[in-house]
Amino acid sequence: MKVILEMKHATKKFGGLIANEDITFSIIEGEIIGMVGPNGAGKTTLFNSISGTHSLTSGHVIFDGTDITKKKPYEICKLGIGRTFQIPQALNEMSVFENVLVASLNRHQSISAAKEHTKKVIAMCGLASFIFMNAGDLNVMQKKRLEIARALATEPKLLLLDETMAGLSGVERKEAINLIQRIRISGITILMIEHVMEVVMSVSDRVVVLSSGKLLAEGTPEEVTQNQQVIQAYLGGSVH
Ligand SMILES: Nc1ncnc2c1ncn2[C@@H]1O[C@H](COP(=O)(O)OP(=O)(O)OP(=O)(O)O)[C@@H](O)[C@H]1O
Repeated sequence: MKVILEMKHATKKFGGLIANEDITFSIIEGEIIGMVGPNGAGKTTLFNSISGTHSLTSGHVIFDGTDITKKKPYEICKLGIGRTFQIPQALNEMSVFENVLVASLNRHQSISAAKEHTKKVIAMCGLASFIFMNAGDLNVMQKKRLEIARALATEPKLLLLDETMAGLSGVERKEAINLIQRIRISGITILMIEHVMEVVMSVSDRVVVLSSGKLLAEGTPEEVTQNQQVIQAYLGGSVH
């Protein structure tokens, strides 16, 4: 078993506010890890520290054996971490194909190789029928898929998914879960922030729970749902 990501005593402060405090956990290659916690718990802040949007106040992020704590987002992307954003960040005036191609060019120097790769990623994400549509004209589900496609096009070893299920219907969620499982089968490790508990519990190998900036618990979905601290601090009652 190879550790692909290690958070070591990760602390992030914004002035007097401690958004992440002394967070330590590891992710094993091939896992799907669910990250849960109430609004403001510090989940997105942790994603931002991993992907280089900002750097930690103290502590370390080790990815695939390299200390990436102080690296820039484009360097972290090159090393193999892709991410999506809670609010899709696509270039609305460009087509689905162009959006994914831009991301693919991060990895491929030749345009023809980048185009080939773009087509594969678009097909994998179920967007083939919308390939020439402008990103701004897609519906919520398609925008979420495009967000994932743009991250996948950079050929990550680790994919960070930020609330992929938000705003999706039950049927759309099932399709999104399907896509996440296909991504894992293709060999990519996944860390996902998710508020929809049934999704977290059904797809995650392990779950990490944040509360008020701290790591409250980690374990299998069964373990965390039986953890009294989690039930009280996060859910205020039953998890089921
Ligand atoms: N750039 C920033 N400057 C100042 N405070 C910030 C910044 N980013 C986040 N925070 C604060 O840090 C805390 C953690 O926020 P964060 O967005 O990480 O939580 P979250 O768990 O992702 O919440 P949600 O589920 O609502 O997205 C919050 O109190 C937030 O207001």
